Amino acid sequence: MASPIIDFLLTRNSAPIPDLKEPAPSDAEIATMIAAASRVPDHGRLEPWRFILYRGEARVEIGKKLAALAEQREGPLPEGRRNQELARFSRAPLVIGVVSVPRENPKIPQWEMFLSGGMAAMNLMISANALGYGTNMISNWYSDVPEGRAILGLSPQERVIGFVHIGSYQGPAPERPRPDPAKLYADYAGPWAG
Ligand SMILES: Cc1cc2nc3c(=O)[nH]c(=O)nc-3n(C[C@H](O)[C@H](O)[C@H](O)COP(=O)(O)O)c2cc1C
Repeated sequence: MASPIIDFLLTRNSAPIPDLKEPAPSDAEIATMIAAASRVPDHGRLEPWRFILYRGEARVEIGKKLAALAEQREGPLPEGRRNQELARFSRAPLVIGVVSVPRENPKIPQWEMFLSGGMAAMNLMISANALGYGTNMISNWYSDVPEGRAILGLSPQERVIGFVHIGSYQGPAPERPRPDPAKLYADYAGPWAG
């Protein structure tokens, strides 16, 4: 059974972020990617996610703010570390923040909303890959810090699903060890017996 989609899924992997180069996806390609990213299972149709585009000069400004925040938290940074913070969002030509937006709902637990956000992030990456771009999603320390999330444009209620780095990439990406699928499933063996 030949299927280009299965072939793609069985070989898909992330590209190293420093190798994601210009050109970034066009505005029309980004619109296509967001349309695919928002076409995901979403219990209750709550749309518990949104997307923030980081591109151009904004990426440099964010780097300065993150370096300042890191210094505020940790004291003066060694030069290498400071440069790392400065470049956080400017290594790839486009970063799309996938943001979880929890909704108040009496029936639907918030963890299902987070899961829907993860699916949106995966669809975003797959559609970028299908358009010929490399991707890599990371979260990093600033996603776990309220001040970091504020710098990146999130409200106090919102959480980071991931920052999807996107750019042109001359693959193939280096493969990493993968789990043995045969060890990952089994027939149901009755209730948990401890
Ligand atoms: C939610 C989430 C957050 C991640 N955050 C980071 C991170 O902060 N730093 C990092 O090096 N990798 C992070 N990763 C892992 C990268 O995405 C990694 O490159 C990826 O798992 C490679 O696997 P793949 O080739 O199957 O895409 C994260 C992965 C997930 C799912």
